[in-house]
Amino acid sequence: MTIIYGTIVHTPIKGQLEVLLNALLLPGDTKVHYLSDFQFIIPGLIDTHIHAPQYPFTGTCTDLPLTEWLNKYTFPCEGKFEDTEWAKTVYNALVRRLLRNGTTTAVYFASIHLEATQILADTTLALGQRSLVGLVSMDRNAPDKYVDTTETAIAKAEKFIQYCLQKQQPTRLIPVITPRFIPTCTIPLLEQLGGLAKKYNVPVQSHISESKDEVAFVHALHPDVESDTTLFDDCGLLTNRSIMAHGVHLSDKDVQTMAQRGSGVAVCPLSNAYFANGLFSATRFFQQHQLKMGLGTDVAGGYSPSMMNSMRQAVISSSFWQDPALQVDWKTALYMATLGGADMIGLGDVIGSFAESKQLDALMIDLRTPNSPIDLLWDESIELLVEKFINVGDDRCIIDVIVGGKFVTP
Ligand SMILES: Nc1nc2[nH]cnc2c(=O)[nH]1
Repeated sequence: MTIIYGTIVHTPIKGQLEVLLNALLLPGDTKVHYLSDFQFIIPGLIDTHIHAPQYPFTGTCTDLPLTEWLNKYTFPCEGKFEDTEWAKTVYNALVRRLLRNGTTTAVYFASIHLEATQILADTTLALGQRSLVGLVSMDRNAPDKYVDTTETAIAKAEKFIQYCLQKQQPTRLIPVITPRFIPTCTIPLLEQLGGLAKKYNVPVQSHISESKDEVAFVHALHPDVESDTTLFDDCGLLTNRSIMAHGVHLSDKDVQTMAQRGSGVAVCPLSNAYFANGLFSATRFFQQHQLKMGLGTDVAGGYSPSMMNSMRQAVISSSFWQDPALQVDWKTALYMATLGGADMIGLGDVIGSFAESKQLDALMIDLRTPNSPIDLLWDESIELLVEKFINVGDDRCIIDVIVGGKFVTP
């Protein structure tokens, strides 16, 4: 058996995977695939930023700048999740699709609705996906039908945290404090959410310095505030459990502050291409500040619910940096989609790589599965097999999905 980078297991000898899995599986799990020369396992993929109620319009509506896109498409679509039957239909389809694509852990933004957000949490538990779920908080700059008062936003955020905590699944279902972004939250709301994050010791997520229109909006609302980072920090929302999406317009000083607090960035290369007016300097911020980072799909600002696409886009978009030292290669992209993401979301001791002390979240890959998009293999070295899978494979090559040692293949 060969182990590369501590994350990829390739065993060309039939039966070895069975030994490996049987050592880690819970009693009762008997379904095991043998590995042949073109099969290997990698850790489950972690989507660190996805908007569950935006799934219905994925693949459309990316023709407007961020703030116009929110008003025209996003808020009306999210508003429909008052209807709990609709929430069940959409969330069931989404969680199955993500598992099919190899996403064993997802960090979700839901909507402002308590019941629908509880349905999302229940759906992930029922289908076996690990999740961090946030009820979205906003008390201004959103349509009258889709906004809370400060009081109702806080009451719902707290109720949702308690709902998740009483399930007592600390590595399976984690509630997340979720101020949507600074323009839709008053300072009292941000401060009280910071208080809840501290009271319950739960993670925080939001959008930070995403696009030029967002940065301008924040400046118009808070002319005396230096940046999103300063304001989040002042409100107690930059902690060692904060997952901030995008960050394309963070300054070096902002990144330094985030790194000092132990906060991380969910890098979403596909949606950044549409909204962000720039590129995230992943390699530079990692090298200079050891900033924590994961990858996200940002459905529906990103058109694909597949982390394989996010990995590809991370590589492709970084090639626009002239300096090769700033580019992201496929190994770095895979790291960000697995162990990097796990560290950022506070589950680095639990998932993200294969280690005896960790739980087994894994994808079993077969490049020669029927209907595989891969016809020819040039070389059989494990590095080339994995690179090929990341660049041209798709969900047909993922023959099994394992979370916590149990098969959850949809
Ligand atoms: N990409 C993205 N950015 C946001 N900023 C505030 N809300 C959103 C959202 O739904 N998607």
